[in-house]
Amino acid sequence: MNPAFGAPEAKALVPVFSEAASVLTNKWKDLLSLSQNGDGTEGQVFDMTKWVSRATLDAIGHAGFDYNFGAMQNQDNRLANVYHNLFADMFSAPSDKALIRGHLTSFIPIGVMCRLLEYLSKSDPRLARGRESREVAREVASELVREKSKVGTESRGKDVMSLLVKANMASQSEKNRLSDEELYAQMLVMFIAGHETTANSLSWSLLEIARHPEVQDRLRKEIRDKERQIISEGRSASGFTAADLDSLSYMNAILKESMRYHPVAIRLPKMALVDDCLPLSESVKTTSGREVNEIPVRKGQKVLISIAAYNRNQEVFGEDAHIFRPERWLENDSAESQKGGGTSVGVFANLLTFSGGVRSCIGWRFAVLELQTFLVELIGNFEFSTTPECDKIRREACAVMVPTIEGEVEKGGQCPLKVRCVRE
Ligand code: HEM
Repeated sequence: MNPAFGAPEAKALVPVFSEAASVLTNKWKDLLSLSQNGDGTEGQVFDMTKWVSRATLDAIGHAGFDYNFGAMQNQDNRLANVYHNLFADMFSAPSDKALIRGHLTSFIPIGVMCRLLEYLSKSDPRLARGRESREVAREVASELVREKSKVGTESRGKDVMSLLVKANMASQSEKNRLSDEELYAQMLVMFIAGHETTANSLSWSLLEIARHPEVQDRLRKEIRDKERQIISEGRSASGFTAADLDSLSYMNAILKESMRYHPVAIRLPKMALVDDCLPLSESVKTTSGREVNEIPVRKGQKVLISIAAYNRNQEVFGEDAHIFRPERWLENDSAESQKGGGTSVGVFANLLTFSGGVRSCIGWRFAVLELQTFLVELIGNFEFSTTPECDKIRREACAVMVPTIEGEVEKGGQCPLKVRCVRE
């Protein structure tokens, strides 16, 4: 998949993200203009998880597959419906039975486990939900692969899937070429790995921005200043390029802080392929008084890396690691500036959010550009403030970390914010 995820490929997608974000803006403006005073400044409560999920599904549709899911226009969109709240419905607040089953499945060979889950999904509503979403996504995936293969190596599509199909068809070696089944599987991975992760990251960012009005005001001022600069260069104010987005230092500080504070992938399960030792950054004393500098792991042993814990590590991010404070990224002794000197673990901002090393998230540039584009569009057009429910928002770890409301976890992701058109 690498040919489709480089920096130039991701940057070329900014206009696509921008278009998806502006569809959301227009939809909200239409709804807000229906309220009493008609100029949209009175505001309405919108559930971020619902709106953002649809808007980012359209974004990944266009950028990932050159496909119009029409999730924003069409409330009955099948794929948008099966994907909405998927992780929360399948994995939140698991029953004791589900916990035991989840534990037992790790001892069963994968082939047997798949058949077993298939059988259980006939009676278990959570598993049935997973099966339904897989079937709908597979239908869409096969249609897309068929279309893209027809165009073949002549394709000029800049979307990830067109680049992948093209690179696959151009491969000289038959052995290295992916089968259609493998191409569908890649598409499903992209849906799963790229959609709810980005959507929930955006919901968490908007929640923190709403909770911190001073942060929001400073960000909007930075956006306005940039728009003025862009206009003075004879460009359209809505045409932010990747370079423009990167130059917004406060917005990027907010994004890093939000991805640090609320990493949507909370942990990384890994398995040792060989007997090895994990070095410790600081030695620890065992109960018998022995000093230990490394932990031995056996071949086949599972290791769970906690992204959420690392991102709040006070030794890396300071005493106030449990406080949302974007300014930390603009200070000289910020965590990021420790790169090279202190720790340097992740592909993005010295965070573990996208993991690190050769198996890190392949779509991280894609996600960052998408989040930057949506933030500029939404904060430029709307003011966000909290609702009484925001005090009850909790983090539900269900494959990705989803905002849910205390006592209403069964309703899935919810993040109700008051939204009004910017008064200027
Ligand atoms: C805020 C958004 C995102 C976050 C926080 C995130 C995080 C992660 C993490 C932690 C991993 C695991 C890496 C490892 O095992 O070491 C991963 C893998 C992956 N991500 Fe992302 N990701 C995001 C968005 C995306 C997007 C937008 C795409 C594609 C368009 C994507 C595609 C992938 C793929 C294909 C994998 C590898 C899956 C596998 O090999 O099992 N991700 N991501």
